[in-house]
Amino acid sequence: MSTGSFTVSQALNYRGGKRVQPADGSGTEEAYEPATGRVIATFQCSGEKEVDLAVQSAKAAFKIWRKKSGMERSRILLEAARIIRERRDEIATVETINNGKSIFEAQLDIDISWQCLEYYAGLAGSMAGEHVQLPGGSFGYTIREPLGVCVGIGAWNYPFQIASWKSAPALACGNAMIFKPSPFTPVSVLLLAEIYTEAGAPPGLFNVVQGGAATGQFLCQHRDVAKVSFTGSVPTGKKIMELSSQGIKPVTLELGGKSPLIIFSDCDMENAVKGAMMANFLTQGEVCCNGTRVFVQREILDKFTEEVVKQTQKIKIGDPLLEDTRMGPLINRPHLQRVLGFIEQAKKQGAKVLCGGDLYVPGDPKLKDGYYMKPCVLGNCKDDMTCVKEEIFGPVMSVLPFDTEAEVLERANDTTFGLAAGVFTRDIQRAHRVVAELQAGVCYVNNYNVSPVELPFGGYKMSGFGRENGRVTIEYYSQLKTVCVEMGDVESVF
Ligand SMILES: NC(=O)c1ccc[n+]([C@@H]2O[C@H](COP(=O)([O-])OP(=O)(O)OC[C@H]3O[C@@H](n4cnc5c(N)ncnc54)[C@H](O)[C@@H]3O)[C@@H](O)[C@H]2O)c1
Ligand SMILES: C[N+](C)(C)CCCC=O
Repeated sequence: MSTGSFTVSQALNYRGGKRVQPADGSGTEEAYEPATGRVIATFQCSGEKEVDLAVQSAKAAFKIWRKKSGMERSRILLEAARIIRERRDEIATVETINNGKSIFEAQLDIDISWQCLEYYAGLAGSMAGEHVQLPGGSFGYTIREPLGVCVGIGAWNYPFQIASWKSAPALACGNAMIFKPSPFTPVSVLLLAEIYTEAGAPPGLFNVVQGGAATGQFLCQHRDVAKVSFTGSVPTGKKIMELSSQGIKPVTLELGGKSPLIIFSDCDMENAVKGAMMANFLTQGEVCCNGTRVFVQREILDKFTEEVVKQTQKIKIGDPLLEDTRMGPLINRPHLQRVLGFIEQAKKQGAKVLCGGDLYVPGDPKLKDGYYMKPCVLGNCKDDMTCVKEEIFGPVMSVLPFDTEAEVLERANDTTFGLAAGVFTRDIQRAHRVVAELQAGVCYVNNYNVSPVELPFGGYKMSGFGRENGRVTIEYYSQLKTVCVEMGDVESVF
């Protein structure tokens, strides 16, 4: 597959173990190849009837799946992980074509995805309750049980990885899942659905419905849906929480951020610059946990800024399927315009563009209608500027000087978000002191945006609640049943 040649002709819904056209629908959507601006797929948004059919299919599979032992579920997840690993390059290629991220990054995303399945396969066999001795030989025990049919709703920036992060723990715990990807990136999750079936999952265990807000609402409101796990923006997260509250459904919310990255003057400069690049420019800056507020201690401000600008200017932008490309196009034209709008506003508010921030037109004529821009570093930033306060979700780094540890902590925490934070310093005590004060669900010391699946990921404050990855996520996809056993006679109060 090469840029400009891929189109999808198969159905994009998945139900009962196969691709299907939706039974009903409301409106048609087009999915694009951001590198060229070409339409690669046209599909119908699933209506209430199709959502119900997907739920019924998942319910039927759940009846079989919940009876399987953890080890049996583990084997199927391991087989799915093996297939993903084997088909890594093909899946990454589809991801790159539909999302625009470089193939280099997409391959890493797919690696994190199969690792996630392997990790939860490892935990599936060891899920257990506890036994508690009570007086007189009586006893109690707890059983960790699945919730039922879980819904996953995803954002467009990590389509395959988000579906894996949600489905792996859900299935490991014995649930079935219906996944709705973003209408911008409907394609790659179908490969995951087919892989689960190939690995031996019962038909209906992992279904896919396509659509936007209306389809998502049908899912959240369905009476047979037990849980909703959502990744997306804060405004949509609020709606999902509201809808789910009607059915007292537990929700996991992985929302946006405006994370701080704090660079102290005693840092290893080369690593700090690399860290700032990792914190801002992966996936064209369209990353929820990006450290976009880069606080730099004043003594090293000039040296750091000079180096970070030099490295940013070296980023190779272009055809995302080429091995040496490190930045592809943004997701779509309206989003590109929105990001450029933030930069215009930043200039008006007094920020200085130190590099990039304008459109990029690649030399290759087939890329002329793609959504490219040059990654941007903004200097002369102040805490009250829009570019420093709001999530831009594009390749825009704001550099802010600071003097003292106490001051930077106050400023770093002065946000309604709390997804991630980072600190670069050689002083181990300072690193832990600072981390202890940061109001963020994920804190990085001397690195940024790495994501080992063994570690929980999720936010504080308006960045959401619940976690993905790590052992703790088992608790978000299961419930505890307590069984109290009397070994003597009933001592009645009456
Ligand atoms: N914390 C995380 O792990 C994480 C990861 C990736 C992206 N994000 C966040 O996602 C945002 C970007 O993604 P986006 O633009 O796709 O977000 P979005 O909120 O617009 O959409 C996310 C998903 O919700 C669906 N949706 C929209 N309205 C809905 C409704 N009323 N009911 C049910 N579903 C609805 C969309 O179709 C899509 O599938 C950013 O804010 C980013 O920070 C967070
Ligand atoms: C893999 N990363 C870079 C940690 C991103 C996680 C998902 C956020 O958008």
